[in-house]
Amino acid sequence: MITVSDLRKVYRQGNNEVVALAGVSLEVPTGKIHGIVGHSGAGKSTLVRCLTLLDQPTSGTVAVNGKELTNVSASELRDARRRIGMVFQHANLFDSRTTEENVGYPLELTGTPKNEIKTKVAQLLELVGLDKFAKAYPSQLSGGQRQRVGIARALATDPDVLLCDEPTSALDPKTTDEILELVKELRGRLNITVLIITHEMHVVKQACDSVSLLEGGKIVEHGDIASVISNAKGRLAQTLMPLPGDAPRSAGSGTILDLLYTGDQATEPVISSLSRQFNIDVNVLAGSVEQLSDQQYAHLRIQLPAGINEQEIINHLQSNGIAVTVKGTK
Ligand SMILES: Nc1ncnc2c1ncn2[C@@H]1O[C@H](COP(=O)(O)OP(=O)(O)OP(=O)(O)O)[C@@H](O)[C@H]1O
Repeated sequence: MITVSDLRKVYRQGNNEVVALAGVSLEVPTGKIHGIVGHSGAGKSTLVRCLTLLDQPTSGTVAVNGKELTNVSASELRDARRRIGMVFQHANLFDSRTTEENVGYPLELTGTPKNEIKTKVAQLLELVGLDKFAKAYPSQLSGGQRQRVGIARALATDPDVLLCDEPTSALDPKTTDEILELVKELRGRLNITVLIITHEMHVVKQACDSVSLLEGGKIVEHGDIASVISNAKGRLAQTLMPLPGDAPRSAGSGTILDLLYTGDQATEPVISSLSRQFNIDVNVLAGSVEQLSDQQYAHLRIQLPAGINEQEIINHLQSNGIAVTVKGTK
């Protein structure tokens, strides 16, 4: 588990102060994958630097499995850093080292005996599916394979947390999905906690159990995927389950509603049962239905006929667990 409590980072520029992190609190249970998304300047890189202790937070704490990593002595800092393994956007491998030498590097730094390094590296390469590439140099590997090396290296010191900073931003869609599958498999096999910093909603949809939206150095929305999608007014719901950009906002007459729903309702005939129950024609203007982490989600824009008691229908939808937003009436 990783627990971040009221983390603040203030940079000084001459007489000015830049508040890069304005009190970030976060708890990710062991074995869960949490995504952190945010626009440029939101504070993502600062958060990464503070979590990996490359930068000292101005205040606040970071703890892994209850052990505080911040405010430790210089001698404890090296041990503290090992509890969080780091995966970078561009795997950041040494070009002059083979796969096995790259993966073994963190163990060399800790003075691990050579035979132990050999055994551990062989295990790690098998874990990430690269056992046949032990002697290859980075230039002989694909982008996805290089990222696998980066992941194996991050796991070399048996960290409790894997912190992935834009791990798939430099990869094509197929390789992205392969790397995300690997991360999901590893958290299951190693029971490791994973934090993924990303600007790609696809990554959140494919891999994350929960997500936080970072903005202006603060977490402005967070929750598990089902709960953020059910919050129809939230920005994460809109970005995770967007309607097409050209979805009509009006068509003929009658109230337009946006419906967001998860789970069983997404596969149930919500619209046809609405039509039957209230004896009305419902016009579907736009929609998307997706399967995320074994759960169905739907986002529909519908139009009700004019001259009916629409509040009764909205109440009915809401009582069935459907998040409803009134977009307008024509
Ligand atoms: N060393 C620094 N000195 C002064 N200000 C800084 C420093 N590092 C970051 N900042 C400021 O802190 C804020 C957050 O920056 P940060 O780089 O963490 O954002 P980010 O979300 O990672 O953005 P990007 O996605 O563009 O990398 C910005 O206003 C930035 O200008």
